[in-house]
Amino acid sequence: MDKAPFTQSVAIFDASERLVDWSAGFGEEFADAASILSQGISARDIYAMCLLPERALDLSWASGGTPPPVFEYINNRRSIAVEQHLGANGYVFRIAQSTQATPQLHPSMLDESAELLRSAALQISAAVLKRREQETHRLHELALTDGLTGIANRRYFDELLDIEWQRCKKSRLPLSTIFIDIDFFKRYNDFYGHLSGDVCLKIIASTLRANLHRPRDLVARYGGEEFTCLLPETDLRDAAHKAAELEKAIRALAIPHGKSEAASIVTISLGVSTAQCIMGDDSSVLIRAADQLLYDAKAAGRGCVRSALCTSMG
Ligand SMILES: Nc1nc2c(ncn2[C@@H]2O[C@H](COP(=O)(O)OP(=O)(O)OP(=O)(O)O)[C@@H](O)[C@H]2O)c(=O)[nH]1
Repeated sequence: MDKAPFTQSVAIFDASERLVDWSAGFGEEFADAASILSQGISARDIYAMCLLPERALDLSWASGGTPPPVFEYINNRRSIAVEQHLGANGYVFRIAQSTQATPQLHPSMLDESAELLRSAALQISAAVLKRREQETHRLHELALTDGLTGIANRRYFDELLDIEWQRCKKSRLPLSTIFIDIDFFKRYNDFYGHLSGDVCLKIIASTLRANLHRPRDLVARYGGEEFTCLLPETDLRDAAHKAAELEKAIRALAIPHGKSEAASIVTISLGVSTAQCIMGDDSSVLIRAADQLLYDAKAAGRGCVRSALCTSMG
């Protein structure tokens, strides 16, 4: 909801402490709770969102009691003194004082306890900030990791492909990709069960990863039973060589596959494509070329590698 500019920070709650309306200033002060500020939200939910550090300062009313007429709270950015008025139609909260960075404590507080609280608040603020950073980092990692195999997911691959594409365009060094697909995997699932299929996917993912040694190489799960490798600064000859190594490494696992027409063990088919001297900005041409080569490998009997330079990069 867009809020009219209003210099005072004011919020109005109805008699059951549900938010009715608020000024833009109030929204700014409660920026930590910006995502939940909406009509009908309870005052307690707003406190819960903003007042993490204050709990330690024994503002016990936040978890059940009624706020005193004037109260102070410190979040990780500001110290805010709030006045509360109970009117005929509900509560009005007015932010009486707000300061950035250094928390201001209630004037009636003794100097020593004020100092103690101030340092406690700052410490808690730092801990809260750190926890938030860790959480953001964790969420970021989660968003880029495949849940089953623990390797990078398609999103990560796509992001990195664009970055490496631009790098190799500048450096005029080659960029290669390998598309990998497990042969007759549907039959594997049907015969051994989906859970065994999952285990097989995990083993193959970790084997592929273990066989890529350069720091900028990446292996990702592109979808279902399809994997991709990104090999920056690698020419066609080296990429095809690496693909052959990967094919051998999977064969060496000797995972039985009683229903494959390619072999009695699990095998993979691979398509390798290399962009030699990148011109345009469309990195998807590399993917399409590798994908086509993968199908060529399937058509040639599976359990083999097909490779070629990626030619259309205008
Ligand atoms: N167990 C398991 N199976 C999956 C997962 N994701 C995709 N699959 C299965 O992978 C199989 C892929 O089958 P198809 O695309 O028909 O290919 P295929 O049987 O490997 O045959 P070819 O690729 O032609 O050799 C499907 O049965 C999917 O259900 C997964 O996370 N776990």
